[in-house]
Amino acid sequence: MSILRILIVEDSSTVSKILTHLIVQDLGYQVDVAPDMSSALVLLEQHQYFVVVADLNLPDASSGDIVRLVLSSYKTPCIVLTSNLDAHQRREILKLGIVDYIPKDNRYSYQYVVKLIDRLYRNQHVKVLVADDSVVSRKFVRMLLEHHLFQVLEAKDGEEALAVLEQESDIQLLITDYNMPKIDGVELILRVREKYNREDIAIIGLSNDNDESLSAKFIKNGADDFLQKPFVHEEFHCRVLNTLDSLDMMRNLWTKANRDYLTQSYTRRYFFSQHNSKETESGLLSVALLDLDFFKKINDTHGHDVGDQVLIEFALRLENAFAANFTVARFGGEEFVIAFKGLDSTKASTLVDKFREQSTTTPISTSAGDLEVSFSCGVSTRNNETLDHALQRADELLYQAKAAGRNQVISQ
Ligand SMILES: Nc1nc2c(ncn2[C@@H]2O[C@H](COP(=O)(O)OP(=O)(O)OP(=O)(O)O)[C@@H](O)[C@H]2O)c(=O)[nH]1
Repeated sequence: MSILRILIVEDSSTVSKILTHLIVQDLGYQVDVAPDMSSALVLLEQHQYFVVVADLNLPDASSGDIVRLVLSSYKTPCIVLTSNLDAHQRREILKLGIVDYIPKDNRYSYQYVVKLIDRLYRNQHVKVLVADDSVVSRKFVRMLLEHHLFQVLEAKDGEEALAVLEQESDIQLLITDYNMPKIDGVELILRVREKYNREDIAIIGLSNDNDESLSAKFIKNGADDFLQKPFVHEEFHCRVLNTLDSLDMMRNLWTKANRDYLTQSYTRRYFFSQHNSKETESGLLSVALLDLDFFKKINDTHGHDVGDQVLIEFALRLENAFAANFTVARFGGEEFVIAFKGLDSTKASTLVDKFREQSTTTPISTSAGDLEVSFSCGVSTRNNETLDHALQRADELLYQAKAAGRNQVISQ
């Protein structure tokens, strides 16, 4: 993958030096600097830029010329550096279709530029669904989102929005109007929240209705934020970015709680959250407890790092073999668990035994060379009892498998 290139057009060498340093250090992108319009033109002809960061006023051009040129002739997103602007100037430059403008009045401004460039890069993979029955409104929001490089999908009412969400499972943000035929915005949010948690999708409500309780109504029913129409571009972008930052944070937290740091397998906590609730405590379920054989010896002989490599590869093999249909989790140490929903212990143990044969005969490649690793396993079916009881039995069977010579699966 080629390194992204950023062009800074700025006559103050102090400003361009700070920005270059931050962009290279934090993002690792390549940065070119042009101190005036004419040198910017030469560079723009030579390279394809991901983003141009441009000063509004340059020594050899009228105010804003560089911005208009970058947007119209090079179709490149533009972040504008400015001195303080009055309200009229601010409105005029936002109308040009820039990503954002940043006043050069404090050191956080430069960090904000870097954050914005990083966000733009990530936005290219972020799908946003806009639900609004007004074509004009929908297109306007689409245009604003496209200035920030989002992938935009549209729905003309709540029903269509639900259908689009069904088809496109990776939509991260829903922006919905309130007054729409069939299902209004609040009803849409209620329906969405029945299925999607806050770490799955973020929601921003919009309305030009004068009802002052609407914003609270949206948020109480599951929206993350609300914007009164008409809104200024700037506020729209700030709220979208904040909402997506919160979504990222929530997703990170979720991953930390539910994915094991070393192997990326699900955690014990996730396993129980999926299979130990009142609703899931019925129906056929078998559990398999797998424990690597003589794992301590691998650590003692080759070191902890090699032990870690074995755990990572073993978890990956389990993931590839079972995760598409069953829940695989790291229970702790060198012990893993699989929940076979819908299978009795005979069927589940046949699957695990097939995996055991393949896995044992395929050495794990590590920095200490190829290592042959086996595991023992106990499989038990839950019978009108708690998951804990089934796990206890699986643990006893695992112990029997160890005592009987290891590298085997025992089920009951
Ligand atoms: N490298 C590494 N080792 C771990 C980790 N978690 C637990 N272990 C080690 O796993 C080993 C488990 O050892 P034992 O419980 O004695 O079991 P074993 O050597 O596999 O022997 P059997 O289970 O009886 O076949 C211990 O040495 C732990 O330190 C980990 O995250 N990384």
